Amino acid sequence: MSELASMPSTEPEPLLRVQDLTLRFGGVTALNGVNFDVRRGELFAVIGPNGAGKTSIFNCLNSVYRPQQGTITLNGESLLGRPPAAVAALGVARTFQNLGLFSHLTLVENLMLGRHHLMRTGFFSGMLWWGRAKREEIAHRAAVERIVELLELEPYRRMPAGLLPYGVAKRAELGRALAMEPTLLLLDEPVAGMNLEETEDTARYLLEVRRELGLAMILVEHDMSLVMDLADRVMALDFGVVIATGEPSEIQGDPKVIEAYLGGAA
Ligand SMILES: Nc1ncnc2c1ncn2[C@@H]1O[C@H](COP(=O)(O)OP(=O)(O)OP(=O)(O)O)[C@@H](O)[C@H]1O
Repeated sequence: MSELASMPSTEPEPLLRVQDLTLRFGGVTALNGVNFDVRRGELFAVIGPNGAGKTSIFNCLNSVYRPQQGTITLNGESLLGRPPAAVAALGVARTFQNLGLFSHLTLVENLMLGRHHLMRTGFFSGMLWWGRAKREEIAHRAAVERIVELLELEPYRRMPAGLLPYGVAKRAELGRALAMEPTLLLLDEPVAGMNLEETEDTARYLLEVRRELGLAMILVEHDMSLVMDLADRVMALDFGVVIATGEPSEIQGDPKVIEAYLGGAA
């Protein structure tokens, strides 16, 4: 091995690496050779006009769609071909544009469900090993309470999710995803349908979550001011192709990005 090849790289290994991702539906190419990396602790935004391929990226990342081509690795492990539950167990959580909460369960119960894959004691072993099951339950409840506190959800703990005000329900949805203890959180339009005050609150909570938990996030969002305020880096897509990746200030002034949006509005 040459001396150069054996030298350690100065660039740390990214948390997520996506290479040459291509996804087709019949004659429609939703993603065409998409490449990007997400670093540990990074807030990475994906933008683009309607139909650009943003949701398709999320659906490939959590194995809902199977791309025809490309690789996706998290911490060096391939995510491709694993069932969605296995991808979640490896640390990828997602919030949904339309809420993914169970409306008849309380907020705390919804968050407990988010931890299901972390629970080792099943129902029967729980009966046999009552002491261990009890200790596990207490530990899970404590973890959920930390999230309730972080997101200032205390007043709504026992309320059925279906009765939560919209902005609070969106925050509870974020809490459910955080309860999974992800290393990578996929945020699908977290401020869709929110007024200005709720949007500003959400931005504050997302920054708080990042500071407290240090996890990486991918944000898909149409609200450009939120994206430009929060993201470390932004990737712009158009017709399934990456047209620019860079810091928010670079992306805002990029002629190809401006053209993609103006073209869509025309
Ligand atoms: N299940 C599917 N079957 C067929 N075509 C699909 C499917 N999912 C996505 N597409 C197509 O793939 C392309 C990318 O769609 P995608 O939903 O990923 O875009 P998007 O950027 O998330 O759009 P929006 O901002 O409107 O949510 C579109 O042309 C869409 O019609």
